[in-house]
Amino acid sequence: MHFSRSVHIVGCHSEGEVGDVIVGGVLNVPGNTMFDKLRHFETEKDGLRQFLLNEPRGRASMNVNVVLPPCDPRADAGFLIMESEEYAPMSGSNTICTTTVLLETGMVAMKEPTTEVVLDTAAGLVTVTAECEAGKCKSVEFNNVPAFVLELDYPVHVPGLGKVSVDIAYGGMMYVLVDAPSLGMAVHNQYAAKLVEIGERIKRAVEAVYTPVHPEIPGIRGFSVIEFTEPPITEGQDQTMVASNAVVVSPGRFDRSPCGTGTCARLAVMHARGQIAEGQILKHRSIIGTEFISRIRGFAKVGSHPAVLPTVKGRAWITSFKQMVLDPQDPFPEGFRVGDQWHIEEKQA
Ligand SMILES: O=C(O)[C@H]1NCC[C@@H]1O
Repeated sequence: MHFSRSVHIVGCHSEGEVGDVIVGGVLNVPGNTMFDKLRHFETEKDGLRQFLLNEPRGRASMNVNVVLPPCDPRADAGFLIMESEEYAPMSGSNTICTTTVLLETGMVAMKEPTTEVVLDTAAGLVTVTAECEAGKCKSVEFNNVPAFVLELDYPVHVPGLGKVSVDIAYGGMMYVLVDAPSLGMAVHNQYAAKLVEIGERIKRAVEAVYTPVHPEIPGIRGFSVIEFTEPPITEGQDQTMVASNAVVVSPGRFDRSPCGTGTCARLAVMHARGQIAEGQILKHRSIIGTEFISRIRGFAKVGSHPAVLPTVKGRAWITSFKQMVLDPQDPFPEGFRVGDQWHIEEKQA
């Protein structure tokens, strides 16, 4: 049997969020930087993303990463992140999945008790430290690119909601952040459907009046995601700071993990508000109760913006080894979406 595509994938999730990793069947693409390669996939090879993420092969709540040779010689590997609506420049849960797969399958040599890995991403170099024991990555901690705030308390008029106050920040993706209690809700499953619907509405209202642009990587512009937050509380004998959040990933579903880039954007906002100091731990909790452990490891400047250097730690588990194939007779080579799962907007319906 001849197949038009045959892609080798290691299935993985980080704290609940699926981040499958392509380890074979996809060739390198041209580009001097990983951002160039991202653009190449976007313009020339987007069929791969649609093939893997849309139904019937994919589903609304998943991501797929493609491992490629790095552009920066300091890196061990490069990778690009494919999400339902976009190629994310950087992603925390996907970094943790990709590192776990690289080390646990031997694509990058594992050293116990810790392995240092340098990953080339479209947002820049990310250094990673994995705690390893008996061939398993027990945790993966990554030093993310600088995160910074563009706006605090930005007022926006949202149809049906009135004036909503949002923060705007970059944590590897561009975020709109909204305090859930300010809308009379909490980051809780009982509000999930409503938060997702309202979240997409707020994001569109902000998009209509504000276009964020990364000052050093102008190709990174526009909003990816919206993050609902709850105020931090302290827990346990050591009074660790803990906060819940839920990130709405387009076209309308919650990140199952505590969202790594969302955590970094949150650290930048909390620091700008004087709510967190360098080195202080923030446990960021997801809608399913899983956690990333984060802190600010230092400071930087991005363009004219003061920035924090965020570090985030989480875990990932391999779930499968699979080969996705395309029968040339299959009527859905790039899959399809149905409005019951994919939050399809009226104009698209
Ligand atoms: O951890 C993150 O940064 C993300 N998880 C899925 C959506 C975001 O890329």
